[in-house]
Amino acid sequence: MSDITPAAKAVPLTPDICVIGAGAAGLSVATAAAAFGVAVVLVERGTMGGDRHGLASAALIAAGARAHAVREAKRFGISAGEPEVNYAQVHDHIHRVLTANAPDHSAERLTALGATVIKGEAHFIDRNSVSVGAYRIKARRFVIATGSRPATPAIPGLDSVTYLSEDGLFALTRLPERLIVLGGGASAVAAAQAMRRLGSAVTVIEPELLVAQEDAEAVAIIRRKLLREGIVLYERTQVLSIKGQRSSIRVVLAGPERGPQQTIEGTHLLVATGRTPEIAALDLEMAGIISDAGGVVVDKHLRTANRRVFAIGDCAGGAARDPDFPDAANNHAGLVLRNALFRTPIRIDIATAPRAVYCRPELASVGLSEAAARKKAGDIRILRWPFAGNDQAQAGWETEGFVKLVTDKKGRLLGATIVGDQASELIVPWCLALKKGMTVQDMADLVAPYPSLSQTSGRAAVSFHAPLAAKPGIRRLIGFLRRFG
Ligand SMILES: Cc1cc2nc3c(=O)[nH]c(=O)nc-3n(C[C@H](O)[C@H](O)[C@H](O)COP(=O)(O)OP(=O)(O)OC[C@H]3O[C@@H](n4cnc5c(N)ncnc54)[C@H](O)[C@@H]3O)c2cc1C
Ligand SMILES: NC(=O)c1ccc[n+]([C@@H]2O[C@H](COP(=O)([O-])OP(=O)(O)OC[C@H]3O[C@@H](n4cnc5c(N)ncnc54)[C@H](O)[C@@H]3O)[C@@H](O)[C@H]2O)c1
Repeated sequence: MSDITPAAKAVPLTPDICVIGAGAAGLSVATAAAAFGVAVVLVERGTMGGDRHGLASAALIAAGARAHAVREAKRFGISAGEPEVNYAQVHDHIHRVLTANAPDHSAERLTALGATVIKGEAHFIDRNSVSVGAYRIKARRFVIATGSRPATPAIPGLDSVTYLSEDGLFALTRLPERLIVLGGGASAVAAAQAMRRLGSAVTVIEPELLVAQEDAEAVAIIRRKLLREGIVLYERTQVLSIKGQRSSIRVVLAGPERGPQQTIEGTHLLVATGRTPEIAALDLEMAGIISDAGGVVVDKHLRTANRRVFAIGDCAGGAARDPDFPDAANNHAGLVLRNALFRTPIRIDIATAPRAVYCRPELASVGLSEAAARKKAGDIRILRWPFAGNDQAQAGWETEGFVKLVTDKKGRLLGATIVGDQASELIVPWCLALKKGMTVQDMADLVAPYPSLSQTSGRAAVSFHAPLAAKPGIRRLIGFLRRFG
């Protein structure tokens, strides 16, 4: 990364684009812009690559899945017994995965592409300029991509105990004996299941319901699975207070089904109660940029109140967030690039951004859930097909779950939810279908290999015509046509 030189103090840098934050979102913009020969300055105050929690989490989940596969092998007639977990090696596996592609995110690679990488904390000094240490950057466009950090809930006593955030979880080298997880969102549920599979006793506490924004029927399958694997779940349960010392943390709970108060005890506490945008250091008001608790306020074009400045990724709020479409940030970088490089008008399309919960079975969705569609679209149809009816799912003992489609009454796709093995892969064609405004008939016409889990999607689509099959007129027509051979 660049060092501060006296020359830098005197002369401002004047790139086309200045990207603040080198996480997933900021790196995508800076890398592609540099590759197209655009003058880019990328500012990062910490580690290149950002939090990379999605990847660390995937590595942890994969380790948990292996342990589980060993336990389940007996179903296939293979005896392997209880797996022996060396958690220090699980830690090493996670960190090997995190470093595997680190050169792709390095300052050296960006510099080789032609970008200027500056290490330091950026803040706005006026509508057109950012300061980083002794550097001043006056860019034609700024892209704020400063991400988020864990939100700490206001629970009496929390600050008196040592607890884990996601970072802390991925840094552990010994398996927690009894892990208490606060939060029942996507990251908490996946981490809880992985740790259980690796051998921890796990309790999850959630004030509402597990992954409440997703389809309730699909979440019911996940809930059942977590309970069957031995996770203790407290939903609709408030945490009143926390106390304890090292290796003995006591959490006082209250919930409708648990009586007025109950105390549970664990050796470790993971706080995964959501994230908050990381924007305090940016001095946004100096540039006339508006922000609120949801992040930097942007419009449908990802522009802030200052038209030179975009915000993308986890720090973007306003039109970039929609309660019916959480996790819409994935696509922001590509959109901003299109505008910055080719000046094409852009518009966030949160309706076609997929979402996924990476517990097993996975839950993936795109577009409207059934509940959101009933609110928004009124007259809808729901199509379902269970994995239990799929030969490939039977072959692999992965029969839990279903494909559920939401359409309008003419069969135009409004949303898809898949809970089951490889749901995060199976959702992809449905993203395309939604983006292209396709009908379920278009999808029913697709031929998938046999046997494949994808055939479940096809069966769900074809079921749109099930009511037709029962119509006496149609049955008579088929009977009539049969006479002609
Ligand atoms: C446990 C967990 C699991 C997850 N799993 C997934 C998943 O499976 N799939 C998925 O899509 N998402 C997942 N997410 C969400 C995903 O991690 C984030 O959406 C993604 O990292 C956001 O990227 P970003 O670039 O916006 O921010 P970040 O990756 O947080 O990057 C922001 C960067 O900006 C830097 N920065 C901040 N302020 C300044 C400043 N003033 N000056 C200079 N630099 C600054 C920071 O140091 C950081 O490097 C998960 C999140 C968690 C917590
Ligand atoms: N696959 C993915 O794309 C993926 C995976 C994980 C996370 N993410 C994203 O990362 C972000 C963070 O995810 P997350 O799961 O950490 O946050 P989240 O906001 O989705 O979930 C936080 C949960 O914590 C609960 N909670 C709040 N206060 C609490 C308290 N005092 N005690 C117990 N529980 C409490 C909330 O009710 C909520 O269910 C989200 O935007 C999420 O969508 C994405």
